[in-house]
Amino acid sequence: MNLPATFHDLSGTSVFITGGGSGIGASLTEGFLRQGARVAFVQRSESGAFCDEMERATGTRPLFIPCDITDVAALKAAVDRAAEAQGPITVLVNNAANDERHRTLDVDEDFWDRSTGINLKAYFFAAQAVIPGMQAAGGGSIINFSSISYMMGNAGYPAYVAANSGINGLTRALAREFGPDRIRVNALAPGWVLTQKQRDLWVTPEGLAAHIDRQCLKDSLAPEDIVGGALFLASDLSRMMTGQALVIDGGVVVTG
Ligand SMILES: NC(=O)c1ccc[n+]([C@@H]2O[C@H](COP(=O)([O-])OP(=O)(O)OC[C@H]3O[C@@H](n4cnc5c(N)ncnc54)[C@H](O)[C@@H]3O)[C@@H](O)[C@H]2O)c1
Ligand SMILES: O=C(O)C(=O)C[C@H](O)[C@H](O)CO
Repeated sequence: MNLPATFHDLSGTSVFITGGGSGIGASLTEGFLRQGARVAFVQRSESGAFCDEMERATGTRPLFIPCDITDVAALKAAVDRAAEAQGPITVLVNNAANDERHRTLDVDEDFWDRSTGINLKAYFFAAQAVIPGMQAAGGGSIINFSSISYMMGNAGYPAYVAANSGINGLTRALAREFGPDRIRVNALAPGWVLTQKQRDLWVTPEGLAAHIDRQCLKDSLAPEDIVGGALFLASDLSRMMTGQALVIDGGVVVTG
C-alpha cells in the first residue's frame, strides 16, 4: 500500500479495529501500522498468516484477538486485553459487519437479532468498552463504519440497511455525550468497495456497471481508497470534527 501522507500524531497510538483481518479492515490495519500505530484487531477466523504478512510488510505485528463481537463479554475482554498489551485505546474503528442478503418476508426474529447484533449492537458495546480509557487518556476518536446503502435506499438487505442508518444516530448521540471528554465520534460511509468477498458474492458485470454509472468518478473503489478517510478521522487533523458522516463513494451520493 502506497500512502502519500504521514499523520505524525498516529505514531505510537493504540488502535482497536473490529474485523481488521480481511476486506476493508485488513487495509485499515495496514494503513494504521504504516503510520507507526499499534494495532489490535478482533475477528472470528484465524489470522496468523495475515499477521505474518503485516509484520513483513510494515515491520510491526498487529495483535490479533479471536473474538465474536456479538458476545459482549468477549468483546469487552478483548478491548481490555488490547489496552493492557498496547496501551490505552485512543482510536476505535467499528468496522466489522455482515451484509448477508435477505428478504423482508423471510426474516424471523432470530435473523433480525443476529444481524443487528453484529451491525449495530456490537458498535455500541465496543464504544462503551473503550470510552472510560479514552476519558482517562484525555480524549480519543471513534470511527463507525456505516454505508451508503441506506442513503441509496438499497433493497435486498433491510436489516443491514437499517443498522447502517442507526449507526449515524448512534454516532451523533455519542458525539454529543462525550464531546466534553474530547472524544470525537464520526461515521465513515463507503460506497461499493470491491473486496474479494464482494467480488465472490455480490458483484455482477451488470450490477457494477449500473453502480458506476451512478458514480461521478468512473473508477471502482478498492479497500485502500477508504484508508485515508479513516486515518484523517483518527488524526488530530480532524480535531474539531465530530458527529459527522464522511462519505467515500466516488460521488454516488451527492452531499452538501
Ligand atoms: N465492501 C463494501 O462495498 C462496503 C460498502 C459500504 C460499507 N461497507 C462497510 O465497511 C465495513 C467493512 O466492510 P467489508 O466489505 O470489508 O466487510 P467484510 O465482510 O469483507 O469484512 C468484515 C469483517 O468483519 C468480521 N466479522 C464479521 N462478523 C463478525 C463477528 N460476529 N465477530 C467478529 N468479527 C466479525 C469478518 O471476519 C471480517 O473480517 C463494514 O462496516 C461495511 O458495512 C462496506
Ligand atoms: O453493501 C453496502 O453497504 C454498499 O453500500 C454496497 C453498494 O453501494 C451496493 O451494493 C451497490 O448498489
